Amino acid sequence: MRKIIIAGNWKMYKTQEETLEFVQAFKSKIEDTDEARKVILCAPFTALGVLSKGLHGSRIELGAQNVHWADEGAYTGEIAAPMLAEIGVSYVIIGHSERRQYFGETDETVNLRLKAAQRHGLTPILCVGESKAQRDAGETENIIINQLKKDLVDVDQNNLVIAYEPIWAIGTGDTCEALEANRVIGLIRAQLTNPNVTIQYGGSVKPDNIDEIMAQPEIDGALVGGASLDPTSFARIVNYQ
Ligand SMILES: O=C(CO)COP(=O)(O)O
Repeated sequence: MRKIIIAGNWKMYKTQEETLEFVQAFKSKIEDTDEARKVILCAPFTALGVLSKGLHGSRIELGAQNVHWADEGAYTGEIAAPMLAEIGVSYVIIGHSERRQYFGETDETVNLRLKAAQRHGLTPILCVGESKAQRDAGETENIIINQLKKDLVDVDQNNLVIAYEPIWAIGTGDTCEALEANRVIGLIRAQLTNPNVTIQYGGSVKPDNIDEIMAQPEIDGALVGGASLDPTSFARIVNYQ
């Protein structure tokens, strides 16, 4: 059975104080939602501690936005998987296009990070997706198949979430048509050995398009950036029809 997972990626937003304000408002808004829908908040490292305490007793789970591949070591500025596991983090985004674009993340380092997360019981959310130029050149399928091939070497598909995030749809308001997202996600599923991997769509997901996105048979959830920062808007997304 594929799980439904709605995750917020807060990127580099929210201080601890803003995090607590969000949690107070958000928790009550999703009380009546079907518990089979998993809800995750992927916060900046500095907010994870207060978020962990604030979420105690709720069904909202904690996620990080990156993890290093070594268990410890001389890697200034990095965070290791045991450190995340210790404070109650269960999910971690890996290979987000912003990491690939601005911080030199490659398929090789993405692969190492995926395996490190799994070694410590974290569930990685692997992001894949094509740029506008690649899409216009008819390269979408090739790019995604190639990313998956490299990223998933020796990765356990029983503890994995994938997010299809077309780069041109991130933060632009230019959502991928639901039918097209469904088609690409079907293509991603066809590359996997485990048919039950949860595959999310991400890229300008909003309260007014979530219903159509979640109505698609291949799409098992959403990875939400901007619209996850506001408790009312993220609750509407979690409560999709
Ligand atoms: O990058 C994203 C989630 O990881 C998507 O961001 P937006 O929802 O702001 O487009």
